[in-house]
Amino acid sequence: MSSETTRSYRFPEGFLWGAATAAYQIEGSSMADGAGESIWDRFSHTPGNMKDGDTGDVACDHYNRWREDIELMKRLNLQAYRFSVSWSRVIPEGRGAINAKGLDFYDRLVDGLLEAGIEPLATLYHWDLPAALDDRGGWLNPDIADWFADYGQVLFETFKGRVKTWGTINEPWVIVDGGYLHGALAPGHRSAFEAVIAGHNVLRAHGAAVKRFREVGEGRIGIVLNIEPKYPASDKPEDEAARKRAEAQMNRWFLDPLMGRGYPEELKDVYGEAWREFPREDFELIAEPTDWMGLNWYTRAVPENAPDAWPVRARPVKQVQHAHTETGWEVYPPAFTDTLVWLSEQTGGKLPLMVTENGSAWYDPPHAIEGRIHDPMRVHYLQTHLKAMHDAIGKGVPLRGYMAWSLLDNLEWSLGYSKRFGITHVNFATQERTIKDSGLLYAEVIRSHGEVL
Ligand SMILES: OC[C@H]1NNC[C@@H](O)[C@@H]1O
Ligand SMILES: [Ca+2]
Repeated sequence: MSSETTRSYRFPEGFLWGAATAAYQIEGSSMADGAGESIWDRFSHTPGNMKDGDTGDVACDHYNRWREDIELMKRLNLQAYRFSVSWSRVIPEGRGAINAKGLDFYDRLVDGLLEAGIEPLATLYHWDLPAALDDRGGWLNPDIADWFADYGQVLFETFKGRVKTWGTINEPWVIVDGGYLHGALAPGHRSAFEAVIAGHNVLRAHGAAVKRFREVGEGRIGIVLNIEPKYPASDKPEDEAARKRAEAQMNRWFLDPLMGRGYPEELKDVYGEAWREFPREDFELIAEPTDWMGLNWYTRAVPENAPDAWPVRARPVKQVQHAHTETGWEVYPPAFTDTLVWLSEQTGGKLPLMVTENGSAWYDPPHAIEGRIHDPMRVHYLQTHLKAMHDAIGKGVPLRGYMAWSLLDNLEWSLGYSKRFGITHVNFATQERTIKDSGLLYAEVIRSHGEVL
């Protein structure tokens, strides 16, 4: 009998189990009740941007079905629910007048969650910038730090005493690399000069919101980062240099300044003439101390030197020895353990961490068969990654919870509805929800505190 088979995967008392979503990916009704246009309304309605011409106009119709979705969360035994607030629903122009009906949606949602005994974890910004702010430069305009803090203040005051855990910004790297460097995401720009400025303003806006939270808020505030660990492709010096550039550009660009270390040196090499220095006081604002940090984790990369791969000059080597998900991501659970250990070291070993997203996209049937959706690959991904997370806790990582991505199949941004990440299946023709086998397993994991693993 190997120790493996007898080991318990019981999680610590108080470990918080939940699931995550984001406004534009699930809500639909994106212009209803006085809501303003967001950059994703514009981007998704621009021909050529979205797979199959999909948009978030309807999505999972969560704006109308939120009560049934809370019932779904109860059937999944969820203790928490991570969602994002649509800035342009609450403040249609992004600054100034508040749209009471937009705020009311989140008010009812939060009260419904609390009545269900489910802890709300709210993200201020999950990519859907008010279009009116983009018209003023959006993340390229330094004023956005104040616009964002003002928006945060509306939420901190409205939900004081009800929402206790806040995330400022979801995945700064994706916002900037996707929206300003490579252009695959809204607002679809492709400029290293813009990416450097947008990245800095995203960080400044985070800091401004944390400062404002200290003045008017109550509870805990943090940021949510995507980290994809970069493993060596070989022991050749040029591959190690490429690995370090890739690690700096994705995993350190935002983490290091947040932790008071300033930008990693490698970014000057990556961005060349597009790189610039910034005022010292910005870095004090950016490093405003936070109460927790979220990690969104999916996969690892094994980058090799690639002089033609602009601007990082690194390209991932396909790891053909392991399975890959529908989004082309290698399934490699040990890297999840490694990243959790690395992140706790990078944040001083004491800052409470939470896995704010983890999951996998696989081909699922378009509708249930005999009331079931069998998703063995997602079951396997979930089992192996929860065990990897348990290993990290065993190594002393101060990990407080896990939010499965995602509660529902939803709009996977420019990939449309073609990529299904849900532990609950959505039949987009009927909006019928069916808990998948992975969701049934997750409910058992939560009930048994992990013992079922
Ligand atoms: O790609 C899967 C997820 N990754 N993090 C941000 C979410 O909005 C994505 O759907
Ligand atoms: Ca909208």
